[in-house]
Amino acid sequence: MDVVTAQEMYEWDQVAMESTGLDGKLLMENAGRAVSSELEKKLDKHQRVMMLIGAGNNGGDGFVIARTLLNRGYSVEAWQVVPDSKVKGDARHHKEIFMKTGYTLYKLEENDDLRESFESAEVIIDAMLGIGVKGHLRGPIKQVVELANEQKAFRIAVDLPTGVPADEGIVEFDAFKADYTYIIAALKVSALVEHTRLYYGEWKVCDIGLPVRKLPSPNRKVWQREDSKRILPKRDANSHKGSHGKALIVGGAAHMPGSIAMSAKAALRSGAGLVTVATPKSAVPTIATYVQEATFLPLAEEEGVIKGPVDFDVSAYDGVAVGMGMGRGRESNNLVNHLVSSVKSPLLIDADALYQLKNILGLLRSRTYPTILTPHPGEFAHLVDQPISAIVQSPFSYSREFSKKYGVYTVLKGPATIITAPNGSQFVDLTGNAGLAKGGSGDVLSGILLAMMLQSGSTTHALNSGCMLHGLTAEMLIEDDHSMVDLLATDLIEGLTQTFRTFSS
Ligand SMILES: NC(=O)C1=CN([C@@H]2O[C@H](COP(=O)(O)OP(=O)(O)OC[C@H]3O[C@@H](n4cnc5c(N)ncnc54)[C@H](OP(=O)(O)O)[C@@H]3O)[C@@H](O)[C@H]2O)[C@@H](O)CC1
Ligand SMILES: [K+]
Repeated sequence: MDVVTAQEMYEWDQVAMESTGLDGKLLMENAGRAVSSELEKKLDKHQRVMMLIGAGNNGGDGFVIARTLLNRGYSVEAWQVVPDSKVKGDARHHKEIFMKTGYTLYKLEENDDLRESFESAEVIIDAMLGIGVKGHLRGPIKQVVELANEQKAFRIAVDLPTGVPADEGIVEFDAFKADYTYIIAALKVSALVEHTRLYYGEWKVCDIGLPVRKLPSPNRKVWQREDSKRILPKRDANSHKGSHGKALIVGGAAHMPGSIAMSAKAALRSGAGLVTVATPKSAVPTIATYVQEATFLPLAEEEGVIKGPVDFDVSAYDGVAVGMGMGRGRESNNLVNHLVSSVKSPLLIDADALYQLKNILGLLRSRTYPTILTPHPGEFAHLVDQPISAIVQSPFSYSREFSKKYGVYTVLKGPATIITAPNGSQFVDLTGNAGLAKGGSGDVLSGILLAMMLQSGSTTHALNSGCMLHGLTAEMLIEDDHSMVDLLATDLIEGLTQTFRTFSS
């Protein structure tokens, strides 16, 4: 499923018209029909529906939807909330069809019963503005949106809620608050960004017949469940523990043994053949009790944290992860430097190691094997010297720019996790739930990602599938035995069993 900006959507529109001759009026009819078919699944014929129609093409979709629903016997009151003179182009064409069909169009400029209609409406459908919104709401639409937001009715938006920008990075806006949004043709970036996604409510993308083979790729996609199912590692009957990769996990501290222990266990649960944990000597006994299957590389330490010679041999490993529970002290600086320079296999850098990485970012470009960074917005903000709010508001641009600049994979964690490859292509993982917002779930994710990389020829696939396994496990546990409040990172590790069973069946 592609994710587009407003400009990319307009380009698609243009390509459709120029390469196949599909014209705007037909696309509008398709869009309106597609949304109407979805609405039929949601609405009862006796429900009072109020349709709010604007001047641009979003309004044009509104005319098609109003006509289609009225044709099919639904109880729809269509309101044009802008002056007649503003309705132009394809929207005007569909307005004329609506009028010639003999349906009544209520107009805000002639009639002030709008408030009364609002009060009796059970469903309000917003077809006022779509991707063409510019700046703060103005004119009558501003008041109509304020009124609509005050009603008890169920609110549905067409393409995107009026006032919400289609792109990331715009913070100042006022908008229709939808309970459900029927998105036209392709998911818009703002549906996945923290401060705008809440306005969409639940959503569904409606196909409008664009010529998919002709459309330029925005290089931004939602990773789908089928994608993971297709590429999850299959076990050969003749395989042995060495066939599934040897992993090294570096980190931990005497006072924080849990993080690295969970990463190691999650890696084993996710199919890693052999896992070695490199950690301060005094932390080994505690970690070994929890992960009996791991082997250990005890490291020199001072007061429970890694300190001293760090030039241990990393050549025997097929993948390395560093950072979990390591602490942010400067003494681990050399360690991160050593790994970045000497690991000749995929290297995943997480948590505390990300803080050490900041001073040596320039070294990343010289690595010839994949480097994967797995920051949450706070860690990423620190890496790129920006406030967290800037990252959260424009996660796609910041992570794309960063990945391309340093030649790394960035897994920017959040409710919508964005996975960016060094060439800038992006995937979004939408699985998971708020139960994951707890200490340890990132450590589990790192372990899963490391294991997936050992077993896959493609880093992009490994990272996307790993994020999805993690998220689906949280979803499955909430459905079955847990709540979002009690879910623990260790539950996720145990839950992986069920997720793998489901995926491999
Ligand atoms: N892409 C596709 O494949 C297809 C797209 N389709 C649909 O087209 C939609 C995009 O249509 P669009 O380009 O006409 O823009 P749209 O969102 O209707 O807004 C333009 C109007 O808004 C007004 N306006 C702007 N800002 C404002 C503000 N702050 N406050 C108040 N008013 C404001 C602006 O007024 P003006 O600035 O001109 O005075 C103008 O009248 C898209 O979202 C989808 O629904 C489908 O039909 C089929 C195929
Ligand atoms: K809308």
